[in-house]
This record gives sequence, C-alpha cells and structure tokens, in this order.
Amino acid sequence: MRPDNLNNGLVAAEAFTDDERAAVYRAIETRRDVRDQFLSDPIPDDVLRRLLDAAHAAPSVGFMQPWNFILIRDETVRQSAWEAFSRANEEAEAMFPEEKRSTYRSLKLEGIRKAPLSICVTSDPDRAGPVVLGRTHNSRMDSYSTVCAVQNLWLAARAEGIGVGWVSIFRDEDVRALLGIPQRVEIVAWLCLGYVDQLYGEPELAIKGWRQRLPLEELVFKDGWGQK
Ligand SMILES: Cc1cc2c(cc1C)N(C[C@H](O)[C@H](O)[C@H](O)COP(=O)(O)O)c1[nH]c(=O)[nH]c(=O)c1N2
Repeated sequence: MRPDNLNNGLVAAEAFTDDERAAVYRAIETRRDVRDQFLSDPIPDDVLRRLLDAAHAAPSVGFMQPWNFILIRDETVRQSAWEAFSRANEEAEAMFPEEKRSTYRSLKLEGIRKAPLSICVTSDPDRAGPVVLGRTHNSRMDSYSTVCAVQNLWLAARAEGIGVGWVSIFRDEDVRALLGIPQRVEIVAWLCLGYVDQLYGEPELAIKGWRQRLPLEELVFKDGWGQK
C-alpha cells in the first residue's frame, strides 16, 4: 500500500472507480449551452461557492490565476446587458449571408434576463507581473487559462443541475462601461446561470439546423498537420 500523503507533496493518484468515471463523462457529455430553460430559483450561496471553487481550481499559465468573477444579480444591470446584446445581435445578423439570416433571427442566443445570475469572467494580464512563466512567447496564454476556469465552472454547474449559457454577442466597450472594468483587463465571458429541469440532448444549434457536430476522425491528425 502506498501512503496517501508522501513527504514530498505527492498524493496517491489511482484511476477513478467506474461510477466516478461515469459521472465525469456524463457531466462532459450532457453539458449544454443554455439560453431559455432557466428557472427563476436563486442559486444558494454554498452552491455558488462550489462553482467558483471549481473555476478557481483551473490550470493557469505560471499559476497566475488571472481570473475575476463579477457576480451580477441586479435586474437593471442585466437589462442594460441585454440591451447591449440586442444592439450587437442586430449587427451580427446583418453579417450573415441573406439565406442564413432568418434562421439566425429565430435562434435564442442569450438568457440574460431570464437567468437569475450572470457572471462576467475577466482576465487580468498583470496578475503575476510582466514576465510570467509559460507566457513569455505567447501573450494569449492568460486568456486561455481563464477559459479553463469557465469550463470547470460549466461542468461543475452541470453536476449541480445548474445550466450555464455563454453570451459573447456584445461590444466589449458596452460591458466594460456597464461593469466598470478597467481597459487593461480582458473580458472573457458573460455567463448566464440558473437551475434547469430540462436540457437539449444535443447542441441546440445542431437541433435547430444551424451547424452539425463534425466527425472526430476528420479532426485527428497523426504526426503532422493533415496527416491521416
Ligand atoms: C467562446 C464561446 C462563446 C459562445 C458560446 C460558446 C463558447 C465556447 N456559445 C455556446 C455555443 O453556441 C455552444 O457551446 C455550441 O453551440 C455547442 O453547444 P453545447 O455547448 O454543447 O450545448 C454561445 N451561445 C449563444 O447562444 N450565444 C453566444 O453568444 C455564445 N457564445
């Protein structure tokens, strides 16, 4: 038997049991982007804390932990965010080719007013000083780290019966002004959160005919770009 806690900080890392493994894959496979299924029940503080702890457990370049989480429950702030979304969404619709516009218009692409909680997730490039271990040759690594935090939160939320919807149809400056976010801080995600009692079994965009899941085989190369 290996001791659970070795002197050098290592702990035992056996594979999960079948049930534990099934639960992890179930969270991954049944996680959905939620726009319309939100219930109005508030998310209790202890549950929200677990979601934020999950986000905060994400990997980050040089362990810089560049994220912040702005919790938004205020209805007037959410109304203003929805208005910013609506303006951007009109611009977005016009960018698609004519034949896709009516389908685009029919899609529900946010739940900002329906979900009882929004979380704006930001990334602070200055969190760990100007030179960060692992970010020296690619400055985007801090944003990627913050996206890992979002995904952790999204999966934990699935396990809690809470739906999450990522809204990115905004002009940055609108969200920045609304929440007083400094210019140097990157806005990574506006997330809508709320309990759900139904979820789509497949991505809603696939069900609504916008775009289908690609076959994994097409995306896997062997030993070089494009090599099958
Ligand atoms: C970075 C980023 C940004 C957005 C999204 C996702 C991500 C990762 N998604 C959700 C997206 O449409 C969804 O994830 C895919 O359609 C796949 O569906 P499931 O997430 O599997 O349900 C999303 N959905 C939406 O309705 N409005 C939006 O503005 C966005 N923005």
